[in-house]
Amino acid sequence: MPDTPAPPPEILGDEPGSFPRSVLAERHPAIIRQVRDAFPYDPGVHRALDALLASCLEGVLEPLPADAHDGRLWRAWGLDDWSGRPWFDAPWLWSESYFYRRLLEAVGYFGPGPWQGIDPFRPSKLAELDAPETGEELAVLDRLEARPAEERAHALLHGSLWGNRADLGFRLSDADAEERAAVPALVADDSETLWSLLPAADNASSTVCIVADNAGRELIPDLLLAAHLLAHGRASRVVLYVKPYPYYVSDATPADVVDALRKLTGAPGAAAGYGRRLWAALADGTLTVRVHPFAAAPLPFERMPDDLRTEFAAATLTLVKGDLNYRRLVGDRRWPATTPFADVTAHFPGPVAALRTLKSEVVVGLSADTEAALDAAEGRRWRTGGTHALIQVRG
Ligand SMILES: O=P(O)(O)OC[C@@]1(O)O[C@H](CO)[C@@H](O)[C@@H]1O
Repeated sequence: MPDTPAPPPEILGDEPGSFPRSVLAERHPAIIRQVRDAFPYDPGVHRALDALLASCLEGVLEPLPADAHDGRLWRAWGLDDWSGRPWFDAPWLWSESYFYRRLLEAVGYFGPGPWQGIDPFRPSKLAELDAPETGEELAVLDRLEARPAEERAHALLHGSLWGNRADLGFRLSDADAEERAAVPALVADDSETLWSLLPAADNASSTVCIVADNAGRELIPDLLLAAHLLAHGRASRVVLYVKPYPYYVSDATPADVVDALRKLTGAPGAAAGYGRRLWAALADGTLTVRVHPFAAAPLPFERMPDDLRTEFAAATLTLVKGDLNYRRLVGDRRWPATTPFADVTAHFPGPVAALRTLKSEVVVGLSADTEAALDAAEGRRWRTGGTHALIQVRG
């Protein structure tokens, strides 16, 4: 058998001056401050947040309380290996995920008590849904209705890809802008392969899984894309995977799906029609919302449990959204950017497509020319700035 080369090292949070270290040392304390101000928490919550802040800044990873409902799960995910050690020493993916678990513990999310089930990030999620920009993006759907199905599909795929970073209006009114830029915003585009994996019309049964990322202005276009796939027979069933609890500030939970649907059904024009169709699809089971504990696990998808593996294996295509899910899909490692996407996603149990704006260092599947052009134009900024995106597919 040929020797398989060892994968490159995992990204840790320990490198001075690095983006991961700044997330642990600066972003997490800022999130604690934001959460503290979001609700009239009682003194017990304030004390727990003080303790978490101290632990983040100079302390070590503490174990979960002995009676934690998910203690067994976290031990299986490696808690015993990392507890007692500095936050910066653990794989970055591991320490970030554990931070959100500890934050929810501190604000009493897991109860019992008055704060049980209260999403500490809900005020910012709702503010985003109510922002005028959200309404403006939805209004674009009225113009989109008149366009041919193929153009609509393209706009909705790109709306989902760019989430809150570029609106559907931009995709519609200036579809060629990416190609004109010195270095294209889209650094890899396998969208043709993506569409080729779905049946052309409703003469075949096809399940599309969408592993969602953020709520609000990313989840709405994800739902619009789901509605389009169902309406045009590109999928006979869509399964939307969301997080079991608030995570990475804005990640979508079931409550956020409901908020997004209510936003759509209450909007003027074509958006309300999308909302009603999605509502009906949930009622008849052609759209399903799925929550699995592994969605908030600190581990790569390569280590997904068997039940999830079986679900994705049965899907016609799984769309994996966003930066964090990309890190989990390809492995949060120092891959050379030209490593083939198909190689590092060979573990995934079925056809898979990544739709991601680039917000962390990890990237694979680029041509050497693209990497060189990006480096020459921007140094390393293109990797983390969120100004570039990719659509990568393994059929
Ligand atoms: O998954 P998303 O929402 O696209 O991005 C998540 C993110 O903001 O969080 C991490 C830093 O904390 C990075 O992976 C990435 O920049």
